[in-house]
Amino acid sequence: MSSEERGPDEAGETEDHRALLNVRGLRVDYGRGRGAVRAVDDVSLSVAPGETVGLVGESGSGKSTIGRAIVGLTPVADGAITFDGEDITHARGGRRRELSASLQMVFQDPYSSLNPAKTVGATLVEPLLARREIDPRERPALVRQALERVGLAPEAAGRYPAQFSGGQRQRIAIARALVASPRLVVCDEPVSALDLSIQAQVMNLLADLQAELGLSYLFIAHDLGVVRYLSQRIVVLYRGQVMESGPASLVYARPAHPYTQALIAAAPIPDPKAARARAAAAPREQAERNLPSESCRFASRCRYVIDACTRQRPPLVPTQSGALVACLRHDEIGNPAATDPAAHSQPDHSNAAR
Ligand SMILES: Nc1ncnc2c1ncn2[C@@H]1O[C@H](COP(=O)(O)OP(=O)(O)OP(=O)(O)O)[C@@H](O)[C@H]1O
Repeated sequence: MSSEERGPDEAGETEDHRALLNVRGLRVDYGRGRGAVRAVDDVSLSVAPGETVGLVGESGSGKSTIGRAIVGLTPVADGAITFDGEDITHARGGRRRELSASLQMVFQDPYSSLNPAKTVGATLVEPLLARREIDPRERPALVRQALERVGLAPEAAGRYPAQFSGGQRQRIAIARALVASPRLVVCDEPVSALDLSIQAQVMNLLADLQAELGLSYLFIAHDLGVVRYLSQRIVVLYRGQVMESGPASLVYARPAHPYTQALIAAAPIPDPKAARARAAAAPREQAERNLPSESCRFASRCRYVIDACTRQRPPLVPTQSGALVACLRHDEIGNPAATDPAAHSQPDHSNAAR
């Protein structure tokens, strides 16, 4: 039984005791006082062994912050992160280093994520240092094996990142993530900085490695199209909050939240009428910033907005079809045809939302 089937708690999703990763009520702030930004606000999600969960949302919605909090690169203000039954929310020092063998992240930009002063071999050895049970004499063979797994020659170990193309560098970053046999990899838009022609190759590589090694992925992307085929479940994020989550096929075929519908409409659609509808749905960030904090964050961009949306934060509730959605009107909205992008244009409701 999936966490969606069991019904949500107040944070939107019940803790799944079989999950490898459980994130509950996560809050992350940047800065302090009046200038503080709450980048992640009460987010819950889980990833089961061998599962891929897609985390989607537009730029600034908090996706990378969630990924960085999970691998310990960003401090957590509130909530809990459990990995393989252990609370790792505030793990630091030696324990965090040990965890880094099992819990890895692949970053968006392979140009900045690899140390240019280190050989590829030296970079790949680093995660192995966290696995104290591995004999140091075995390390060169494990580095060679990781390089071969990602389609690179073992001789790459003696070269520097600058001697490789962008696609090859991302393969090196993936090899670094895999060399110490992790159980979960946070993939933060791992193909979006690459040429289109290379993107499919790297996506296929990630899928093959998952099947071969039984990995779990939290796969971060801007749009649903990228994660649709790779993910079993999808979590849709908007301005630090979960708007919808559920099985990937369901979220894509029957999006219950107006924001998910808009995201699907924004995916590349080879139809000139759809492109015009998209242009009409330009974001109104300024209006959103004026909303009271206890409101639906999407209210100022929503074509279905009512007064109540501006007075309370909609709780995540189960839909009839088995997803979770944070929308007061999801029952009425039902399923505006995901195939009719013109239905997703968003007229100006910025006044109504204030
Ligand atoms: N180091 C930081 N200091 C201050 N604010 C930050 C910092 N990093 C991110 N933010 C803010 O936190 C919010 C979430 O950012 P985050 O990078 O997690 O979003 P994202 O969904 O991953 O965006 P993108 O797709 O562009 O990477 C944004 O408002 C961003 O400006």
